[in-house]
Amino acid sequence: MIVLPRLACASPSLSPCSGGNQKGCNCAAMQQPLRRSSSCDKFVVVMVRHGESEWNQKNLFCGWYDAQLSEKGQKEAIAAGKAIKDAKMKFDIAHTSVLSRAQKTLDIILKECGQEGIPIQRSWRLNERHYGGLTGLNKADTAKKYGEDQVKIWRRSFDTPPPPMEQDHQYYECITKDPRYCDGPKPSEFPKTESLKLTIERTMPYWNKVIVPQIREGKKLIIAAHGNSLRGIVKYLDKISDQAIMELNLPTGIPFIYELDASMAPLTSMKFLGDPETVKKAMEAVAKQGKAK
Ligand SMILES: O=C(O)[C@@H](COP(=O)(O)O)OP(=O)(O)O
Repeated sequence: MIVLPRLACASPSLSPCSGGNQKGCNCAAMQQPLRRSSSCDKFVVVMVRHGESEWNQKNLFCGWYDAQLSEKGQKEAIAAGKAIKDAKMKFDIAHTSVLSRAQKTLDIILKECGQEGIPIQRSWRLNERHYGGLTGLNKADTAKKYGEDQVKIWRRSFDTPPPPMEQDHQYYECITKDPRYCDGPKPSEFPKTESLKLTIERTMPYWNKVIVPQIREGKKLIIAAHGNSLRGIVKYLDKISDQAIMELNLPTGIPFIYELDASMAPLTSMKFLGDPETVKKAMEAVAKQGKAK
């Protein structure tokens, strides 16, 4: 996630999404660079789900498996970097998860917008939700076997986690023994599966203790993370109900902007740097990944 500097309390016309807190708003790209204003403070944070991964492309539940970006995902990251450059957004600090697909997306974006070299903070707390025993399974095949309704519950319900990843799971060793986790989570915190609720419980301490203080200092931030770790942050910021959050599907590789007031409440929510029709179609495509073929 990128946190931008303290920005102007822009006039409503600055944003095509005039009704801050609109749920599921996927309005058009912000065409104008944000400006400073003397009248009231506005803090801007940019977030982006990583570009398509090789496992997104194969339609596999990925979670904490360290899939790489696909070729299409790399192109999405380049386009995201160009959109940020065109919007003239500058960052002081970047945040990302410890997973390669988010880190690589961030690297490509920063290179493309000419901001390599800014400090990057990485945390497992921004990782994708842990998909438990579903990790590595094809989403459409799983829908065929267990039903689309059950797969929607596993993918999108607020508090029903998928079945846990047991020790004999194909990916148990490579995930739990991965040295990237030597600094955390603690063995007692290491997830075997996560619902969105559990994901929020480990992501929000990072938001509140690390990201919010930097925003308040006036740092401009960008956050490159994952479909569900970002859905958790969006749910929290916009106070989206447990029911309504089921319908939110974040597209890969399209940055979106939050404008926050001094109390960190959104003035503008999810303003995508992308053409609205493209964003809509990309969101629908993510929703469809859980349909049986
Ligand atoms: O773990 C995964 O399969 C996807 C999200 O999948 P859905 O919840 O959309 O099925 O995570 P990401 O590609 O954002 O890291």
